[in-house]
Amino acid sequence: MSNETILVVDDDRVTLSLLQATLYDWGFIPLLAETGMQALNLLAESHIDLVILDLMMPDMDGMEVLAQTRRLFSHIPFIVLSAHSSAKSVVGSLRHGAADFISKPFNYTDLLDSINTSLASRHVPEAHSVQAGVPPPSSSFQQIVSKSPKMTPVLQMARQVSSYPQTTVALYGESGVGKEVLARAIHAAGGFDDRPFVAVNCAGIPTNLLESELFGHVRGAFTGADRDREGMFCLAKGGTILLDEIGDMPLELQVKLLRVIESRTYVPVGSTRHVKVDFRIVVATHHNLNQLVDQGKFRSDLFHRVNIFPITIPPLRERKEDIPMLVEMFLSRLRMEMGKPLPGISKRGMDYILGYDWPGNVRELKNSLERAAIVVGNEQIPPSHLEFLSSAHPTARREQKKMRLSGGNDQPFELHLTLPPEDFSLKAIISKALHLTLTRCNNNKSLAAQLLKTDRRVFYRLK
Ligand SMILES: Nc1ncnc2c1ncn2[C@@H]1O[C@H](COP(=O)(O)OP(=O)(O)OP(=O)(O)O)[C@@H](O)[C@H]1O
Repeated sequence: MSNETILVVDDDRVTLSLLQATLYDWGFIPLLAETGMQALNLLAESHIDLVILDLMMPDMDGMEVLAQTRRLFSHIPFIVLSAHSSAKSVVGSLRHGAADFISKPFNYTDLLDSINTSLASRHVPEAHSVQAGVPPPSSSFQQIVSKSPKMTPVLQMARQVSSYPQTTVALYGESGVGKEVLARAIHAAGGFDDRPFVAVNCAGIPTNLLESELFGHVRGAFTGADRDREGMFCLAKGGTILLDEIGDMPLELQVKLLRVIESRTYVPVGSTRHVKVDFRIVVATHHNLNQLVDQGKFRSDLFHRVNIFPITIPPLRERKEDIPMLVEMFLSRLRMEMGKPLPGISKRGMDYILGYDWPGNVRELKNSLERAAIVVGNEQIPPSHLEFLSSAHPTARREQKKMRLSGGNDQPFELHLTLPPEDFSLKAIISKALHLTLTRCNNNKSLAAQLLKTDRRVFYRLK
């Protein structure tokens, strides 16, 4: 495997699928974009070695994508692929810096030659250019796949705070939204890449062990403490400690954590020695800490200490634009890990995925795809392999019902009516609409009534 990543930009799904499978067979990692905008987002967020670009795009002319990309990512070679090989487009592409121009329909040997030549002659930048006030892109932030406008301020704030390791960061969001991923990105972007990142799940460790897990203990501190043991705070020295599920930390330990944050020192269990703290603290929780304070479950003084730089990651259902990119990223990883072609998700499969609410957020999406990737053959993943659809979760049931309601497909309803003028009436139009809906719903009157947003009794009078 060469492991080089090639972005294919084409609005034609058939070409995308063909190129995806072929590139995969040749040992490359394919990434796909159907629009110019998707391509620019992927270029900004992923490491890409080469781009294969169609010139005719629905939202943005391929030449414009080429021009914008050359300005921002001048080191990435482009191969232009087009059915419109006029002299003007060839010259225009080459003038905008394309490494090669191949006309459709193309010959696969020519394409492979062109890819190899372009990759061999590419210019690899020596260092990232740094714009004033903007931290250099970190590999970790590049791992965060997102194009949702709701994530833009989230990522921007995370980047900004990454340069200030003394500032405690509080990450809020439902389980599985990517709080740990963001904490790691902040850690790495702050130049801490080669330093320890220690994540402690405050909810997963029994209360009586948590203190010694965090602060460590000395020999004889309690029954069974037969030697000194370093805690997580010591392991995180010089790096970052992520206190995950901080809302579940027992109250007695919250006092001790407050002291750590205020005095930047801690005392191992059974010791009198004060150890100086030298790490970035990131806390994360799926709870609303304000509410926990009101309920007396979280100390308000600790809340004010940890809530200095709050960042809330929106749930996946509020940023569904991210789903196709996340799906492609997880499938690319699975392709590599499993050595399967995995040519993508079928159109109906993607409709189901986009219609579902994802209560388990990105983690649930990732797990569903992993299961689907195991059971699918060499075809695109159909809805039947998407495990979440058969789950007992009410949202899944709602989605299934919605799909059943639309007759299992998302085709638009069409109502054609041809009647002589003497029979044409409101009653005739209504009757036709009722018949059409019943047929679409396999004569299920309740479903048909829900679809028409009316009462099922309207069908009783129908002839
Ligand atoms: N934007 C993203 N891009 C790529 N992968 C992501 C993204 N967000 C989340 N993931 C993946 O989803 C999974 C869950 O992410 P993570 O553990 O960071 O969530 P979390 O909010 O910390 O969850 P919890 O509250 O349960 O600890 C991980 O496998 C992570 O790699």
